Amino acid sequence: MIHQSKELGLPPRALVIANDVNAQRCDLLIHNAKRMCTANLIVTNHEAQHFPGCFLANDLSEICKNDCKPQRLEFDRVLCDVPCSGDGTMRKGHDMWRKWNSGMGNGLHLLQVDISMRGLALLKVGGMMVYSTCSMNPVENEAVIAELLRRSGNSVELLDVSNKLPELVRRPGLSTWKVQDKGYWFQNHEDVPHNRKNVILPSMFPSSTSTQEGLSACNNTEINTDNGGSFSRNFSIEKTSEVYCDTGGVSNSNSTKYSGSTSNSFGSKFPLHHCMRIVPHDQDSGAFFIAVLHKLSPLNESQMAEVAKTEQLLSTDRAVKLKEEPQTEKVPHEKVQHHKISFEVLDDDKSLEEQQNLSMDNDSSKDSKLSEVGLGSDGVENGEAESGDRMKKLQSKNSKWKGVDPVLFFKDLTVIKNIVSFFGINESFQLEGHLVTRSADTDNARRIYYVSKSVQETLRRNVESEEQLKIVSLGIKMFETHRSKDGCSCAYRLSYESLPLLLPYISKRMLSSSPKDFQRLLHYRTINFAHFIDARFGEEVASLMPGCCVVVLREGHQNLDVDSIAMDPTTIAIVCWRGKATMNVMVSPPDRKELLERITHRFGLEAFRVDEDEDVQLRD
Ligand SMILES: C[S@@+](CC[C@H](N)C(=O)[O-])C[C@H]1O[C@@H](n2cnc3c(N)ncnc32)[C@H](O)[C@@H]1O
Repeated sequence: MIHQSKELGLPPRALVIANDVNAQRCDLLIHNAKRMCTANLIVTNHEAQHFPGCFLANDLSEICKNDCKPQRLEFDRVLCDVPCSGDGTMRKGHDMWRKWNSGMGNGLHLLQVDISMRGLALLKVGGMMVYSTCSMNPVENEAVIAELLRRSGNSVELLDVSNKLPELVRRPGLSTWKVQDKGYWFQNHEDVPHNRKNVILPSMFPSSTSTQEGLSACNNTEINTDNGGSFSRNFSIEKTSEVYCDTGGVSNSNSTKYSGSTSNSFGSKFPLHHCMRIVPHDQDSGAFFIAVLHKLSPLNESQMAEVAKTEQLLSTDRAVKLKEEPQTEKVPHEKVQHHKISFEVLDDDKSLEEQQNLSMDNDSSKDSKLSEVGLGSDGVENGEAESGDRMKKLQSKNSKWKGVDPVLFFKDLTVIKNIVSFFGINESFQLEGHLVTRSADTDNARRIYYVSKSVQETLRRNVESEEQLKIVSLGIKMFETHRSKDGCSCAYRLSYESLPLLLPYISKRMLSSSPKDFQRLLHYRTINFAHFIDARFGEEVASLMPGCCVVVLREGHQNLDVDSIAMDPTTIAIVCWRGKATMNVMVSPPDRKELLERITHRFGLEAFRVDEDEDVQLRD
């Protein structure tokens, strides 16, 4: 969405921060996000309920006030796609039938509330937050929304979005439900036996007070323990396989609107019918729950303090009890802290180079090409303006976060100018201040990433706020070292994933090939100049200075007018290395495979046989 709304020719201004506590899930996200070619994404690895506010330190806040910088990072939109029991996925995940039990949802309810409260706290006034799960369980859905509304008072409203996405068949949220624990159904929190009261929380019920108030009250309640801590005779409980709840009717924007909440003694007072329930049998999908919240005013301090108090009240007792309950997607904190984020593991190009036996330069200049993010040459970010302690901290090569390399601005102007002139990068595409690397690269800055202005500003803020954000990935990988023995004058090559962004701004080292030669390049990876079908192309390649180049394929391929390539959305381009006698493709195997299928189909070419490999022959 942010890329669609950008001004023509410029990277979009907005920023997305994507967060997951599970490091492997972060890896997957980073891998998938590569396809988006966005310089506007930061991936972080935090417990969302404690997501840092990136508050500016006191000494800086004054300067930043004058600079009109807000005191903390705030978001226009927040999406809390929270961990849930996942019972809505049971059509595709058959294992769910075996694993599911009611403890899963109960065990996640408070975490879901905490994550969402944090989301609301980080949301700008006027902003919107979506809460979603792939579960059908009201304890994980409507009960969470009701608790958010309860805790945030009049600061937050639940929006009626029934006129949005008219094609999406949905049902209204529930207003009544019961809660199950160990095979028993409860209508009210008062009915829950004393020894389960801190596990089955007041906020799980439709008619309840908040968890915090409810627990304070129940702490004063004397419970008859003659029955060994089991249920009192007065509790109205049922042991049954039936669940009573108001399931609502199917609705879409064309059908009759839901008429409002069911008002009975144990129904919710909130307009929970504004929530959306997507059920599998309406449109052959999984089950989902979605609610949209609108922040009307800042959460006040007591609302925020309530979150902390609740946590405290529940901590010990609940921690013990929840150990008995299975929870999905729960990742032990220590494990997360020590997992080395393997964003480089997914770097297929590396194996490609090894596979093609192309020489890589291991050595590097030991000059300090790098400076910490935030130590810019201007204004308050100038290193000289920093206090001694702060400087030491900022200059430390070690990140404050275990297993995550710090993000460093790449500021070697000589190298940047060399890259710009080698590829003829238009000056309207500003590299200075937008290039970063990680400390693992410090010796030779093997990889350089490009970040948008919005990411750049967030990085500076992160340093100013003492690295509160644990950043595992950001921006697009744009340049990589590739010094070969071929005598290339530029130490860096382009990265394939940067082409969608960079191509319109490159004016040198571009060649246009015929569809057949492009297909052969992708298939064989390495081709001797003399073996291109189009002899003109072979000569062009041979006459190019050794080093990285871009080969483009487009309709009417002979026309290599740089401006038209830049603006032609159908242009396909790959990064290659012009070696001594061969042209080598610098695209990872999966991307090559995908491109090969695409162009073979699009240009009506004859497909290669799977086992066809003339590699040796083509290399001579
Ligand atoms: C429903 S999934 C989100 C999926 C995600 N939207 C996607 O498209 O990949 C919930 C995610 O929450 C993560 N998670 C669990 N507990 C968390 C916590 N306390 N803070 C942040 N993320 C958490 C899980 O690792 C899981 O990836």
